[in-house]
Amino acid sequence: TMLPVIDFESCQPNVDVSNEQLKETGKLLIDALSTAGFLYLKNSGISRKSIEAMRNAAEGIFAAPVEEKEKYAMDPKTFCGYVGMTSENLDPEHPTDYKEAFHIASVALDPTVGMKWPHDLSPDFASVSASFMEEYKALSLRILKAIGVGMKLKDPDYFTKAHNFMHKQGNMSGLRVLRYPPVPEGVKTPDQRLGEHTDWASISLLIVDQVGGLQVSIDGENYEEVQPIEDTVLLNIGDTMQFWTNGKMKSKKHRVILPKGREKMTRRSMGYFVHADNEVVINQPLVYEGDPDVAEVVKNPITSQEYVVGKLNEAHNLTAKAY
Ligand SMILES: O=C(O)CCC(=O)C(=O)O
Ligand SMILES: [Fe+2]
Repeated sequence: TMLPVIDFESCQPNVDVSNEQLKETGKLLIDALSTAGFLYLKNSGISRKSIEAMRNAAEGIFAAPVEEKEKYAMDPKTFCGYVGMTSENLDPEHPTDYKEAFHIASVALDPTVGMKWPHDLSPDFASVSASFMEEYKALSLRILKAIGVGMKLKDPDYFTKAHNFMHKQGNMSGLRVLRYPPVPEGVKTPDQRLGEHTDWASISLLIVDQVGGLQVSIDGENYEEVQPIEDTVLLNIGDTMQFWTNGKMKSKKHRVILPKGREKMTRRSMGYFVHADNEVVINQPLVYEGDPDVAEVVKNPITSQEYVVGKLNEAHNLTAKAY
């Protein structure tokens, strides 16, 4: 099965869009995200030029010697920084995900917090990522608006309002650039470059290169290859949107495998993860047109921050255990 391709041209962040248009595109998104859970967005408005600039800026970091990169190791309080492959990763008995990453969370762009940017490794990384993330943020808010309108929420801006603090303290949205290097001679090949998981976000936007290896499980059992399509952005929903929609929209498991015969190819991807503001209750049922005004009171509210930090810590500990 081929994932749906949806044209976002009429809803691009820099154009005025009518409510009718938002509703029409929103319905297409909702339909795809309720079935496949993943789709290709074309004419997203994110240019090839800014993607290349971001890739090049990230490459400056990845190309540096490991001890230089480790100076920017992920700060466990802000979750910003370099996530490396340690030598223990090479243990043939315990092959872990063979990849490295650099995380830029929202706080990095908040002048009151900020982060330790790797200016010496990649001089324009900070400025390029800041503008790249602004583009992603604008696109994300349009997607959330279209979904809100398409779903006939009583307040069509419910989702956008729930993401009011993006790129500020109080929100955990962020960009993660990933590099999956070739597997060196003599190293027992891990069969997964990135282990099976669902995303935790409300929505995720992913840009992959032409190497391939991303797989999604639509039926929860079998995995299907997600073929890269040039000039598209992959859109999927995460657990937060699944919670909100009470399972109508599906947060699908996915993973990255090492494509056979392509072990010597470096794979690059970039994911932008859109999280609701820290204090937003993600298991709060949505209120639709025609529903009573009073929202249901949830017994065990889960906030976005609680959920995401829990997952991040879990992932961190699991990795630590594997070492
Ligand atoms: O690298 C990819 O294509 C997938 C990345 C991913 O699923 C993630 O970072 O959550
Ligand atoms: Fe993912």
